[in-house]
Amino acid sequence: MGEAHGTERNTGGRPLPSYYGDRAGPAGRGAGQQPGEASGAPPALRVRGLRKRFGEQEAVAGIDLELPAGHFAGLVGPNGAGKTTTLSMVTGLLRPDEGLVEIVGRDVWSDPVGVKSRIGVLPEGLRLFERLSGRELLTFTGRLRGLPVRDVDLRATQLLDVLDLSAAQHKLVVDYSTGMRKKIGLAAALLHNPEVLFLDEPFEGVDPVSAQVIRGVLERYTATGGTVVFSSHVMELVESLCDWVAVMAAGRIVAHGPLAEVRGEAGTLQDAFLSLVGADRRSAGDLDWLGGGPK
Ligand SMILES: Nc1ncnc2c1ncn2[C@@H]1O[C@H](COP(=O)(O)OP(=O)(O)OP(=O)(O)O)[C@@H](O)[C@H]1O
Repeated sequence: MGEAHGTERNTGGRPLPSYYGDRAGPAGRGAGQQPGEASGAPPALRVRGLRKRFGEQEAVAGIDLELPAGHFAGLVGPNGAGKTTTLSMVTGLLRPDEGLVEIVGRDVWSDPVGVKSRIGVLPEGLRLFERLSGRELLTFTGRLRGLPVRDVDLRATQLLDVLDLSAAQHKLVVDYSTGMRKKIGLAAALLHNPEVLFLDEPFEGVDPVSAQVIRGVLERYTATGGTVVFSSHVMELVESLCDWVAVMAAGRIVAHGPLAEVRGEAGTLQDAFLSLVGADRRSAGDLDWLGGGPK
């Protein structure tokens, strides 16, 4: 394995952002350019006609998406809308019935190795190697990614520090709390400095302090040219973090684009979302037996 300290392509990543120390800044971005919108650069994500059926259930019903690089993108939708199924297909974890997925110009299904070296994934459920310590998990992940030991050690130390996991680095992952698991999973997803990061519900079950830490790391990552795509139900969070949003309902993309466009005339993303998915017309129904008072 070659000496790769300070380089990036052989590890499949982009130049490291400044919080990694003395590394180069944003990838391919000139003065005045929007993040990742370098001329001629392929989109971070391109999806055409993506479809997945589970028996009678059409989980993803033929979706098209195009996300320019360098954006902080939120994928939102009600329970069962198809977000996890979409993210699983986009990241090469679940084979689509139909459709095309390209990440930074590479086809996920015909070039899986090329794509997987350029993406980081925090999947739903987050199965981790429970009997490793947090640091061992990062070392193992980094070596699997082909990073030199020295880089793995340095990056693991920095990520553990930034994510406030240094004190727990020698604890087994099985003994980590939900928030700690999300953070170590995020560290593992970031270790090889991917170009695009896909996160399924990264803030679910995470306390406000850890959420703030995760948020800070992701903001730094996008500020230096990285692209984040994450799913969430929390509209305030999406509205405060994202500059680009896709709204899914019943397996379809019902709106996508810059946050301001998707929000439109609605006061908040929450209002726009409820209207887009038809939830503003739903009420609590006939639950007149529910509540306190005389029985
Ligand atoms: N492996 C599976 N087998 C059968 N049906 C599935 C499977 N995975 C997902 N589905 C169905 O596909 C639909 C979309 O599910 P998916 O998990 O993608 O939605 P989601 O938007 O991520 O939901 P949530 O916000 O509740 O996590 C649901 O109706 C779900 O029941």
